[in-house]
Amino acid sequence: MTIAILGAGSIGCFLGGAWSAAGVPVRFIGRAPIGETIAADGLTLTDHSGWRVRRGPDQVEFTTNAKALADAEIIALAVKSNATAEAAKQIARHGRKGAVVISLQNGVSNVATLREALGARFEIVPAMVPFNVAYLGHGRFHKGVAGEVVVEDTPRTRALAEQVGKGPGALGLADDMTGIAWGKLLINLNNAVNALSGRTLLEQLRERDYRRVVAASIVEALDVLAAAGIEPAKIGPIPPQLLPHAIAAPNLIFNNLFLKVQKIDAKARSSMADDLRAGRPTEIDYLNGEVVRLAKAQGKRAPVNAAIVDLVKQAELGIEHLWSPEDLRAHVLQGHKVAPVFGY
Ligand SMILES: NC(=O)C1=CN([C@@H]2O[C@H](COP(=O)(O)OP(=O)(O)OC[C@H]3O[C@@H](n4cnc5c(N)ncnc54)[C@H](OP(=O)(O)O)[C@@H]3O)[C@@H](O)[C@H]2O)C=CC1
Ligand SMILES: CC(C)(CO)C(=O)C(=O)O
Repeated sequence: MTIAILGAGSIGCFLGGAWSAAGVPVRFIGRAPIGETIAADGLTLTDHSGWRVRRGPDQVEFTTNAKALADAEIIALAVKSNATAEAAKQIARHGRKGAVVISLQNGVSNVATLREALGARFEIVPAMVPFNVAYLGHGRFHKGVAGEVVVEDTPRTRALAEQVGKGPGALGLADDMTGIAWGKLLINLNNAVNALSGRTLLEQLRERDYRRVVAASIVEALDVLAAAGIEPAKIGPIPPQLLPHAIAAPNLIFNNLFLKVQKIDAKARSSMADDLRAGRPTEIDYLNGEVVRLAKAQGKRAPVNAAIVDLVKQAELGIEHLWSPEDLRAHVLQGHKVAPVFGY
């Protein structure tokens, strides 16, 4: 079973490297700079528990050419959501008929984009990555948060899960991928606040005012999801309905309970923070933007998420984006009608 990773960045290199270390043939398709670094330094994977694996340059098959998709039975897609349509064109052109395309991406619309572009020629399978991977330079990718990738349960993903075995590249199997994708999106509503804070995840999450903004964006999302009849799944230790309450809890409770249970690496940042810092477009339209879109479709408004989308778009344009906890709370939640009710 040959796997092609399309989009060899943080997630693609980490998972592809872990699968390759488990003995599955993996080919990486990505950009030249990362290919050159791997050709010089190889691929080193580490995680928060001390796990470490190294693939030497001669053990990593890396190319920038999408023709390498041709004989892959599994295509693991790990490009950002705004690159999905382009990647789908490459899969349509070079991919082998009947190949499985696994979307490892955040957001709730990538699978639909892939299905629309690729039709019945490929088997499109959703997956969800619950953990953070940071690129630390010199071909080293670090998984900074606990958790296991979940992929839709099909005969071929079951076979893949067996092949990749246990360890940080393990695949859990699930059926309710729509609920799982929305459950993950609720967690990802923190990405923008993390990016706007300019801080690490740990530093940002220790500040209650940042968490209040995240909590309010989740309350709004839950309201819109209920109106749309979508039930988000539980991702991590806290059920979706309790998430805002847990997140907005006083520092003493949140920092001593939640942050102690959920191991987060000291250096970890959200993938959106990485994008902003690198001057790349973010996935804001595919995260908070999805809440705004779904609200509109239900004849509702989502002012908290809309305000966050605006701030991230300004930051993408290079307008100052480092918001203190107090300023962000005042700016986003001012006049928000949910605020007094929930104490956010
Ligand atoms: N990083 C994380 O911790 C997590 C990320 N995710 C999700 O995983 C997905 C991938 O994120 P991440 O790994 O951080 O992204 P990265 O930007 O690190 O990696 C994607 C890589 O793919 C390259 N790329 C884009 N299009 C193509 C193409 N057609 N062919 C070859 N290479 C291409 C990009 O290059 P270029 O930039 O030049 O386009 C980039 O190098 C996102 O949806 C993200 O939200 C989910 C959980 C955690
Ligand atoms: C793992 C998590 C939730 C970390 O913020 C993430 O999905 C991301 O960075 O995109």
